[in-house]
Amino acid sequence: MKLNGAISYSCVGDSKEEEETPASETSPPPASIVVGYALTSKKKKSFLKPKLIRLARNKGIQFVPIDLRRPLSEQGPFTIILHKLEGKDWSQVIEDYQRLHPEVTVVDPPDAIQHVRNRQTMLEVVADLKLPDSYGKVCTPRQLVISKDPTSVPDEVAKAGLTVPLVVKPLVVDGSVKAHELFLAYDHISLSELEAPMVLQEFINHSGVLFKVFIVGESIKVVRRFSLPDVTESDLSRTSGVFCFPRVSCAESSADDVDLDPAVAEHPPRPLLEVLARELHHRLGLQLFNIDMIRQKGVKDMYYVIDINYFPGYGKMPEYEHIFTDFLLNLAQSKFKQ
Ligand SMILES: Nc1ncnc2c1ncn2[C@@H]1O[C@H](COP(=O)(O)OP(=O)(O)OP(=O)(O)O)[C@@H](O)[C@H]1O
Ligand SMILES: O=P(O)(O)O[C@H]1[C@H](OP(=O)(O)O)[C@@H](OP(=O)(O)O)[C@@H](O)[C@@H](O)[C@@H]1OP(=O)(O)O
Ligand SMILES: [Mg+2]
Ligand SMILES: [Mg+2]
Repeated sequence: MKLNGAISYSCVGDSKEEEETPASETSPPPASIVVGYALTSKKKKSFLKPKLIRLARNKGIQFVPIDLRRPLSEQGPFTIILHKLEGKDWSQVIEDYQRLHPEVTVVDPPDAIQHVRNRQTMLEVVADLKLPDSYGKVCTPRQLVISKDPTSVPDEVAKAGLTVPLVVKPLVVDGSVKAHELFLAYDHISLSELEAPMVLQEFINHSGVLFKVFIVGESIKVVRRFSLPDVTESDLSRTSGVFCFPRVSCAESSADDVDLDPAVAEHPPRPLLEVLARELHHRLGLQLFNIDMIRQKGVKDMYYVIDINYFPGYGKMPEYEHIFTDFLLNLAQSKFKQ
């Protein structure tokens, strides 16, 4: 591929050697793509792994940390900026910078990211989609937002006709541990114990398996994770109250290499994922996100999107190094063409 008419690189997949040859034995091309990044130290550790850095370097991409204590405009020059940080201040910094430097590709725009930091707005986009259902139907669980006064919750839930069990999720996803503190509620009354603002979402039986659909621009990768087990009628009749549950579908819960019933293990159909990812990519205005999807038990080809995460844990996505470096090259190339 050619950039600035000066450097030519091989394509991803041409050779495995590009990542396996020690850097000292090759002379990588001078970096022509400078990627400034503003990430938490946790994200930096899980994403900017040595293999990614090495592969990027061999393709002329250099990652440079953004110094948050210095004005952004005094740093760089950058070709691309990658970021995932919390707070209005940071969003403002990025927006101001983008206005001043339209030549830099900021991945992704803060207002688009904001959309998926709220569990109501993130799923509204999915609910509004009118996808052809030739490969299955995609919808979202019925849910109710409780903004304040949890004492009125039992009434509101009854009025809305939501059925138990309900998954209770904090409304705002702000990167904190608390934003991932979820509960399963077996009755309406106990809901008044919980802290608003929150989302009450109908629990969908899905045979305990969840699909994480990772999106990087136009690329899609799916992994399988374990999830909450189904809730039976007899569980419902025997249980009451609300129960906090841990992060069930984290990376350690991979179900990729597990012997499962093929009907449960089978990934959602590729054409369905392609159209869903494409639509969300455009409607959300995001390039980097993942979708948590489940297949309803006992209903043929019925899929639910239950969560969308911005700049998720790509470090756990197979071949992410190749996919991500290709993505960056494409971004830089299309900017150059413009
Ligand atoms: N409506 C639902 N029906 C069935 N199971 C659900 C539902 N919502 C959530 N779950 C289960 O709870 C888990 C966590 O829910 P969710 O993905 O919304 O939380 P999160 O904290 O945003 O997770 P993440 O770490 O992916 O950001 C899911 O992986 C799934 O196992
Ligand atoms: O590292 P981060 O803080 O971005 O954590 C994100 C985490 O990635 P990690 O695996 O690198 O922890 C993601 O996991 P996967 O869905 O990809 O498995 C997901 O849980 C996001 O919701 C988290 O972002 P948050 O919602 O808290 O902003
Ligand atoms: Mg999730
Ligand atoms: Mg989430």
